[in-house]
Amino acid sequence: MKVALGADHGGYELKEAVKTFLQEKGISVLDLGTHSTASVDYPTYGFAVGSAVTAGEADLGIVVCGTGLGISMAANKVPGIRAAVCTETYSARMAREHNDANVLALGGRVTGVGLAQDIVEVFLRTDFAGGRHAKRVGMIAAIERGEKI
Ligand SMILES: O=C(CO)[C@H](O)[C@H](O)COP(=O)(O)O
Repeated sequence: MKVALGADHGGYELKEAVKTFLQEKGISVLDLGTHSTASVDYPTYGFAVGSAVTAGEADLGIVVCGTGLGISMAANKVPGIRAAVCTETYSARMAREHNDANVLALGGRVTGVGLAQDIVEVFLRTDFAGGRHAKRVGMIAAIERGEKI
């Protein structure tokens, strides 16, 4: 599995911690920046991670800004991306199981490293359940295509 990572300055430190956590587990990472705490604009990194996932350069993405909110909004503007902000593990599991989320968003100013590691672990090990949820995810895709549902 390969995971694309992206963060702004508010998420840089947590992104680095997540990167180390994944690498220690033998998971490949594609680090799309930022690479310091210097101020940058979170849409750049949400777009980069979303684009890498939809291009097949990574299986899943993890984005981090101060809250996880802005960078998730940016990632969600990439067609095919379903980014979910998670601050606890239940939502991380449901994001994969019910929503087939392909990007996890974390808040570097919200969630500590230990909890973030648990959230990441649950997100990565949970599969999409399909079934009734597949129809609903398909409806999201239809909205994205400009169709009426
Ligand atoms: O959380 C964020 C977006 O949702 C950003 O990290 C945050 O807005 C950056 O703020 P500042 O420029 O004041 O460091």
